Amino acid sequence: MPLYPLFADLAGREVLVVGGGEVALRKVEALLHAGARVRLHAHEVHPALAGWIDAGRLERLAGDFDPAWIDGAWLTVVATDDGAFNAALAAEAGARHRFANVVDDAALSTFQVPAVIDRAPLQLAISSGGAAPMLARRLRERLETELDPALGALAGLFARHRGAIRTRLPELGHRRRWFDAVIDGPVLALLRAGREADAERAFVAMLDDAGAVPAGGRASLVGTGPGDPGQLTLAALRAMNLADVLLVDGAVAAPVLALARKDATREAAPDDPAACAARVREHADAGRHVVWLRPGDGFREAPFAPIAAALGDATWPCEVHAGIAGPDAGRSVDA
Ligand SMILES: C[C@@]1(CC(=O)O)c2cc3[nH]c(cc4nc(cc5[nH]c(cc(n2)[C@H]1CCC(=O)O)[C@@](C)(CC(=O)O)[C@@H]5CCC(=O)O)C(CC(=O)O)=C4CCC(=O)O)c(CCC(=O)O)c3CC(=O)O
Ligand SMILES: NC(=O)C1=CN([C@@H]2O[C@H](COP(=O)(O)OP(=O)(O)OC[C@H]3O[C@@H](n4cnc5c(N)ncnc54)[C@H](O)[C@@H]3O)[C@@H](O)[C@H]2O)C=CC1
Repeated sequence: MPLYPLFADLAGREVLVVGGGEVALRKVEALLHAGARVRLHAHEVHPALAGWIDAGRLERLAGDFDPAWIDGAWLTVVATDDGAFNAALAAEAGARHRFANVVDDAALSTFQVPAVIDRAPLQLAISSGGAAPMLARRLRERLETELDPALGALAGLFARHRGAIRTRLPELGHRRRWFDAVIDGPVLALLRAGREADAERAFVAMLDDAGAVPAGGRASLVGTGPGDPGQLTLAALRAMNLADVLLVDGAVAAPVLALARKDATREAAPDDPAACAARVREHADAGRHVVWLRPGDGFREAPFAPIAAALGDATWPCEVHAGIAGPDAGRSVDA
């Protein structure tokens, strides 16, 4: 069963940590970073933890472990090196319907801690569900180098101007197109260059000029290739993720479809190509970005090629992204 991912608001909320070694230190650091009120119980504490306790950043609970401490906490982190004690604490937390992270046992944990890429307020969390924590860490390191450090500042701009954005762009479809234009525009490069004031000016200018974002009506006719997501073109992937409506041929492979925008409306494409074209027109005329997906190279074959050409005469833009032909592409060469 997959874990259910979530981001918890722990600001000002109590979290109990049991154990005071290297691992407890890492968990406490992340908890304090999220503003949690940490209470810690351990026989011995790591010098860094001792320093934080002295500085009043967390509280140390003395004496024998008291299961009632779990009742006051929203979450419990169990991080001793005593496996039997850890398991007993997990059972105590479970009996009290409190979530517990057991650092030496994924199966006993009712929550696990992911590897995190922090571009606050934007965060990426990676979990292997306990299968391979070190794989999660390696992926995190790889993504760290790929994700623009300025993404957090960009998310911050969207947050700061949230009210104005909603007022200027009350209609959801229009707002989404404006968001895409800003994300693809010059603001991120300015932030990356450390030019915050210029970035904010460019951002506000795009907001003032929100009416210039073209109406949404648009059609993309996309061939999704042989069915292996690795053989989807980048243009196809992009169109699938800008879609308001996905018009889906029944032969499009499920793993490919899984990569499309989650909140796009999905509609089964009618069998008759002319009926499909009529649906495309209806959606695009109504200002929606409709993406018609067919397997293989989709729109080259009769009778789809003339239909694609005919849609090209519409008032809204219509583009064709051919896919890789045939169910055979990508097969192994051992035959
Ligand atoms: C189930 C889970 C419970 C939990 O939440 O703690 C758990 C369990 C275990 N970890 C073990 C080992 C190590 N874990 C790390 C590091 C991290 N471990 C984290 C999470 C989780 N670890 C949860 C599952 C998350 C998932 O699967 O996605 C990360 C992502 C988050 C965090 O802890 O902050 C953080 C990386 C942060 C980052 O850098 O981004 C390193 C250090 C490293 O890799 O450098 C070592 C090697 C240490 C060494 O061996 O010296 C072992 C012993 C394995 C063995 O002995 O074989 C167990 C127990 C077991 O697997 O049975
Ligand atoms: N989840 C993870 O990311 C990782 C988990 N581990 C596992 O996590 C566990 C802890 O690792 P470390 O922090 O390196 O251990 P450590 O040996 O540095 O610290 C153990 C801590 O638990 C305390 N403790 C032990 N028994 C206790 C009890 N009955 N009551 C109160 N406190 C008690 C000790 O005083 C000490 O503070 C180990 O079992 C280790 O195998 C190890 C590496 C990574």
